[in-house]
Amino acid sequence: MLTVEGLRSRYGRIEVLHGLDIEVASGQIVTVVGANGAGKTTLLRCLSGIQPVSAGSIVFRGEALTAVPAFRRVQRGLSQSPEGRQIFTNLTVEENLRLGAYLFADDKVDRDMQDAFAMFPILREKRNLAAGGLSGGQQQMLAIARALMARPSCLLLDEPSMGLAPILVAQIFEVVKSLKSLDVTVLLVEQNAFGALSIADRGYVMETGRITMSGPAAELIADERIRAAYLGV
Ligand SMILES: Nc1ncnc2c1ncn2[C@@H]1O[C@H](COP(=O)(O)OP(=O)(O)OP(=O)(O)O)[C@@H](O)[C@H]1O
Repeated sequence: MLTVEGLRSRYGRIEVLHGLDIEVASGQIVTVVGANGAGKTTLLRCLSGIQPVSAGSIVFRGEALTAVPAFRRVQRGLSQSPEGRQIFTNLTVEENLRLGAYLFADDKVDRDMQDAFAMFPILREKRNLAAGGLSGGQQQMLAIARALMARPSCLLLDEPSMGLAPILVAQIFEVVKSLKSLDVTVLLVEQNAFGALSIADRGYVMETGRITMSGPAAELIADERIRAAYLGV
């Protein structure tokens, strides 16, 4: 579904992605794990089209994306739930969801909203309240639900577990896992390597802008080097 080859990106004169190769197969959850500052957010921003790529290629569903503007990538089925959630705090929950569906003016938007509420019942309860009043976990659910309103075939998730209490982290990872049943392919970037690898099919380890290991998630989670460096065991 998504093939990244030799991807390089820089901030000014400083290159932070040094030639990444990543493959995301249809129907899978693929995770890129790595420490703070490894380049995970920059990778997702390159995929979404909001960060310039200096070399390499991004092919999504058979189409080269590198020169395609960000809004067209959303139209083609690539949608991102950004780092820090970036919800509109002074808009209501429902208004935030409708913004996620800005590409569509059809009757299906209301149905999609009902699907989102079925997935996250707390959002239905709070639909008319300002999103800024939601807890951190609820805001994360809203960010994921809003990204789903764009009807993606591939969802890019940036650190959905960030800043959440352990019980909510577990809930969020369950939600991500359940996206498979909706036929949504997921590329998940996470510092929480254990949580992400536990629900993923395939994983990549990113260190200072390079992929240093990759393989089936179950193999990575059992690897001694990864256990020592990222899983604290
Ligand atoms: N706007 C920017 N200008 C300059 N350097 C930046 C900018 N954004 C990120 N960087 C640098 O690029 C590198 C990769 O950052 P990035 O945010 O992609 O990493 P990350 O793995 O997502 O980390 P985090 O979990 O903290 O977001 C870091 O060294 C960071 O300091």
